[in-house]
Amino acid sequence: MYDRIMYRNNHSGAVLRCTCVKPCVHTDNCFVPTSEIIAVEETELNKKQRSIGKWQKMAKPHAFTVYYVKKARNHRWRCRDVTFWCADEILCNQWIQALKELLEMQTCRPKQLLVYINPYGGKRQGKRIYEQKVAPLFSLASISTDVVVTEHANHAKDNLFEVNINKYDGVVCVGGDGMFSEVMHGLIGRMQKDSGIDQNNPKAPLVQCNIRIGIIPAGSTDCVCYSTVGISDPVTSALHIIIGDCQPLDVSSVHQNNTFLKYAVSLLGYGFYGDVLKDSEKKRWMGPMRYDYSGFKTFLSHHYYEGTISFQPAKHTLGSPRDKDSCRTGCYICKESERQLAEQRKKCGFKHEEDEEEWKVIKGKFLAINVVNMCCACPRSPKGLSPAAHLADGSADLILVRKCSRFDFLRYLVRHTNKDDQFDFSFVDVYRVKSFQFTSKLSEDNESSVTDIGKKHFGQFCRDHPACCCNIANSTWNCDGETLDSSAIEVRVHCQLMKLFARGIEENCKDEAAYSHSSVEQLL
Ligand SMILES: Nc1ncnc2c1ncn2[C@@H]1O[C@H](COP(=O)(O)OP(=O)(O)OP(=O)(O)O)[C@@H](O)[C@H]1O
Ligand SMILES: CCCCCCCCCCCCC/C=C/[C@@H](O)[C@H](CO)NC(=O)CCCCC
Ligand SMILES: [Ca+2]
Repeated sequence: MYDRIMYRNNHSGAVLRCTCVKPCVHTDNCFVPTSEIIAVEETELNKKQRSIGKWQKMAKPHAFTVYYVKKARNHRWRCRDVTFWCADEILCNQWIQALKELLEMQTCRPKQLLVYINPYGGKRQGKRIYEQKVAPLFSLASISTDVVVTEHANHAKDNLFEVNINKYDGVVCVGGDGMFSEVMHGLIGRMQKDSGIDQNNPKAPLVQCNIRIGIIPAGSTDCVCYSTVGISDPVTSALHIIIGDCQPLDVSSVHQNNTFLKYAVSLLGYGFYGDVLKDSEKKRWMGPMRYDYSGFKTFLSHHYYEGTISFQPAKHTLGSPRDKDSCRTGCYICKESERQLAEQRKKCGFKHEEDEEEWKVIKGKFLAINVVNMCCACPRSPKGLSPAAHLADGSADLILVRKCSRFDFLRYLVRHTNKDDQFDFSFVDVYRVKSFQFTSKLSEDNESSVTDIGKKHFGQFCRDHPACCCNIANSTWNCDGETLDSSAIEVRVHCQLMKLFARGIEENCKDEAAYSHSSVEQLL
């Protein structure tokens, strides 16, 4: 007598059914889609194992272990295993062979990865996290890796211009948003160089980057990881990489006067978030706490900035920033943008169609100007700066926080941490845009009166509070956690320019539980 193991196909993929009893790991039925099997291995049985329970009656029991993804609460994934025992060696081997063949058919899974580790990101745990939590899982899944521990900033980016990139099925970065940004710049830059595209031309049709990036979160904010997976957890991210998930991502290009400055995927922030970042850079030694310290300090300083914003509304997308529904796995709004993109490519190849669509212009005094390509959720703000923004719809949300009282600004900030609508304020406006430009009043003034030496050398003084003499020099742009030197910028969103090993945030766990229950019932 031995446990039954059954295998059958249903429309949602192959499922492995185990009605195991002691000494198996499971006591209940368990259904595992093949897409969520991590590895299958023959199990070496030791003497002790052989001598327990009913297996002692078997002359020579055989066993194999299936490692699979177990979905826990709050989008956390874990690797679990279940062992199948049987008396017949041939049957056991047939099972191992059949399951391995099924895994071979999962062609989206990476076999060879290039890994960059930033040993100084976040709490400086990158190397330990990779070695202890991620490398053993990659090795279990038979993924080969070339690992580079970075020695200086831009090491990963520069290296990506030199390596034989075609050798790899993906690039993994261990670190925070800054490290991800470096790897993204390396990959997109390499792609354009190889295709002869000039990144300095703001209208150049950029070539899509098909090599996926995996993010093992080990930074201070980990906003890109959190917003594309739903949690900032190294094991969960490693499992998304192993099973070969794919999530396209919009990327914004930032230019000034026909000079390429940067790409951005999460936040481009002027005013509050630019000032927080600038101050926090001097406090790197504080680790992730630096953002709380500088955030509080910047909040107290309450600076506003004057300038002119121009933008082209994103008319092609189906959503709006005030939607109640958020971007989730398999999002139909992102799929529609993907369809439009494919159609556009068919129509005009890589030629660029001159965009004649209207520009809107807004002048004013702002505490914060934020352009976000994704919701920008992170542990500090689980719903993010723009909860309904989409990962891959070819648009960004432009959030304008006008000059208001300190108390009102605090109310606005607090709403990022609770369920209330942060756009429901008279001093906050939000638009969905496909391109955007900004010029600060200061640079406009300086341009129109370059001879005004006093202004140039001593900056301007606050006209609203002459007594406090607070300097109203320009703020800086926070571009995915890095400061930009120029305040005047031009931004364009490139729909689905790159891909991640992720699947977007899945519907909440309650729904998942209901789904898995019904699929179990269906099978029974
Ligand atoms: N070996 C290194 N020494 C110094 N700096 C490095 C090294 N490797 C990478 N960097 C740089 O460190 C910067 C910050 O790294 P990272 O994003 O990993 O951490 P973080 O800033 O703490 O997190 P977050 O970006 O999520 O706030 C990156 O911009 C990257 O260019
Ligand atoms: C009284 C309570 C008020 C609390 C308000 C909390 C609001 C938090 C919103 C956080 C938004 C993060 C957006 C992501 C930006 C990243 O690209 C960037 C790089 O990692 N991080 C920062 O700039 C770091 C930015 C950190 C800001 C604090
Ligand atoms: Ca978007």
